[in-house]
Amino acid sequence: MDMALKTARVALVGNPNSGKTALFNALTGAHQKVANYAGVTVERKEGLIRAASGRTMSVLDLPGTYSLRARSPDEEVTRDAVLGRLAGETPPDVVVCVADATNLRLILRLVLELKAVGRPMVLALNMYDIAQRQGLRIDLEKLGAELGVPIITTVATRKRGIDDLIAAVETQVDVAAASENQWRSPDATELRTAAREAERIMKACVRPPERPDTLTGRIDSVLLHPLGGMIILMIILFAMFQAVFSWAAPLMDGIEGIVGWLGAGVAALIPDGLLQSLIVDGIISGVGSVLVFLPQILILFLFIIALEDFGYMARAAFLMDKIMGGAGLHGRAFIPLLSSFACAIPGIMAARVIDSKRDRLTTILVAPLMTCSARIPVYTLIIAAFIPNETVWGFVNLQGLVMFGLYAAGIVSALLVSLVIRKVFWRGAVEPFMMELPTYKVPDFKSVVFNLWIRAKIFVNRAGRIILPLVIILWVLATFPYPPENATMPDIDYSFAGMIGRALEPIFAPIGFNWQMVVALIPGMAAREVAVAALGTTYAIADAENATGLLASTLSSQWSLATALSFLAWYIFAPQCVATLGVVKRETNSLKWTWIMIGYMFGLAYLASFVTYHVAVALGGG
Ligand SMILES: Nc1nc2c(ncn2[C@@H]2O[C@H](COP(=O)(O)OP(=O)(O)OP(=O)(O)O)[C@@H](O)[C@H]2O)c(=O)[nH]1
Ligand SMILES: [Mg+2]
Repeated sequence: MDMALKTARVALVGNPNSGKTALFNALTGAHQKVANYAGVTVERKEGLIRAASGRTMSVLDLPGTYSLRARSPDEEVTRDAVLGRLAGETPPDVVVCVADATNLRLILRLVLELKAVGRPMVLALNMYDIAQRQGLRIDLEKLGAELGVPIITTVATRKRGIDDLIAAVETQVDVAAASENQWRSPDATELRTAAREAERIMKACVRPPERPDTLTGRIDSVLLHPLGGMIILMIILFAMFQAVFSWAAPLMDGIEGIVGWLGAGVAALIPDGLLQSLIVDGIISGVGSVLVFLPQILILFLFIIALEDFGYMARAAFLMDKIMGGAGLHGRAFIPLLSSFACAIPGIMAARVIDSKRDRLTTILVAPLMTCSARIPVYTLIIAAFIPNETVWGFVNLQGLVMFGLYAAGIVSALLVSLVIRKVFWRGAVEPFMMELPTYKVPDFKSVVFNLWIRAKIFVNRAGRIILPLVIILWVLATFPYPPENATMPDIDYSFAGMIGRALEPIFAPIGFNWQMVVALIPGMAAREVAVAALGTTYAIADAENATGLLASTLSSQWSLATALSFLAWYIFAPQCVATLGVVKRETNSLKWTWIMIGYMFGLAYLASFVTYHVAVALGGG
């Protein structure tokens, strides 16, 4: 190995959705998110590779852009990285311009702009498999000569052309005479000249496809139909929630069985006493009660990941644009809001694709209203306990229907809140929708399975890192101090947890919460699903005979229907996630807006629970 070779810094730059991240993953073995719509990457990510020559390269994945004239925060990241304006960073040694080979027109303008920056460059013609399938003819030699850069064809998802690309980058590293940066924001005349030049090169080097992609057009004529498309969108969402309930049941029973078996086994091994109580009632029952929901989360993500890969999500955004625009949301808010179904944190970060400050802030403020996956355990637990598992209207699973309703409630309230934000804080027209519709692709089986695996790991990791410690703390609070000799109530009533719960109970009594729920909500502030584990712990300890028994059946005997519905309503709105609040603070750079969000969400949670509870009681659900 030659230690004299200096580490080369390589930046991947290109239009959105051209496969930069797929290429980054292929090069470095990383697992950054790849999906078939624009605006997936919003941050710079760095990875290291070792070339065959022994040289180390640091590769930079960047957000997609059409021009260095950055408009939104994610595009600014790319501009600054390319120009070496980021603090403590020099410009990259080599710029790899990643092109969607089937869509060269726009990338040519970017290539011309990048050339003015003066860094050595390689053009990667990615998605070359699709270009070949379409019979698109690109004169590579001529194109290379016109642009004056080496060209490599790649298929990032199949790891094809990767070694050639690395080799080509290496030949450029030592092109010492990287010329001075001559880039500055172009004016209108220069833009027109560049566009004409790109058009000329396009004509000279690319012959249109023999088999143009008519499939995308044909599918779009159905899926984007103003009425038909909307109906199909509803059917897809509806089927998704039906599947979440009907497919998950056997898997959940399996996990529940394992948890019960484990608890009984451990209880038999360890003598009665504190240690047994900690492990069985505290840890196994608490963590197990959350892990049971893994199948549902994975089924939901199976749908989302497959639809993303297929290219449907951008169409859904297109369909929703009228409705979102009517509510004062920017068209590009769709993807951030969609990401928030997994977790509000990536969703809030994805709002960086929105260039207008106000539109971005509105999106950030409503993103936590979308139903994140941490709510699924809570929703499912309450639904399983209180909503009968029946079929209504002949084919609709009632539990799935309620789940659909809860998701819809999240979406509708996000729309209403953004409407209010528009009316109260700022007025003005919403920008028109401008999102490229990607071509449809058959979802890649391996990548779908892999993405599911990542989701499963995140969920189980949370159970270990966040839920386990909180459950142990809660067990301590619920166990000590011991009850007095002549105790008449369950032990937990005399514990610290009991005292805290009772002290706070008056605040929550008007919305129908008992003190056990209040206790569960406290660790639930850190992460929503911990409330399920906490309920498991408080009720397991309160009811020793039924230690590892089914939490759902315990709840259905302890809570009224009105209380259960009120709890669901609370969970639609309450801002119970410390990590999200931290990200809001960071992304808005404003404590004021973070507090406004906390305030409005708690306010709505209390109001919604109050109304739900009293209406349900009035209707006989008390
Ligand atoms: N058929 C085929 N699909 C590809 C190839 N490279 C990427 N894709 C797919 O193209 C889509 C976009 O890939 P990404 O890597 O997310 O694109 P990106 O350039 O990082 O996009 P942004 O981060 O939004 O700018 C995904 O669905 C990939 O699976 C390729 O060479 N061939
Ligand atoms: Mg990307």
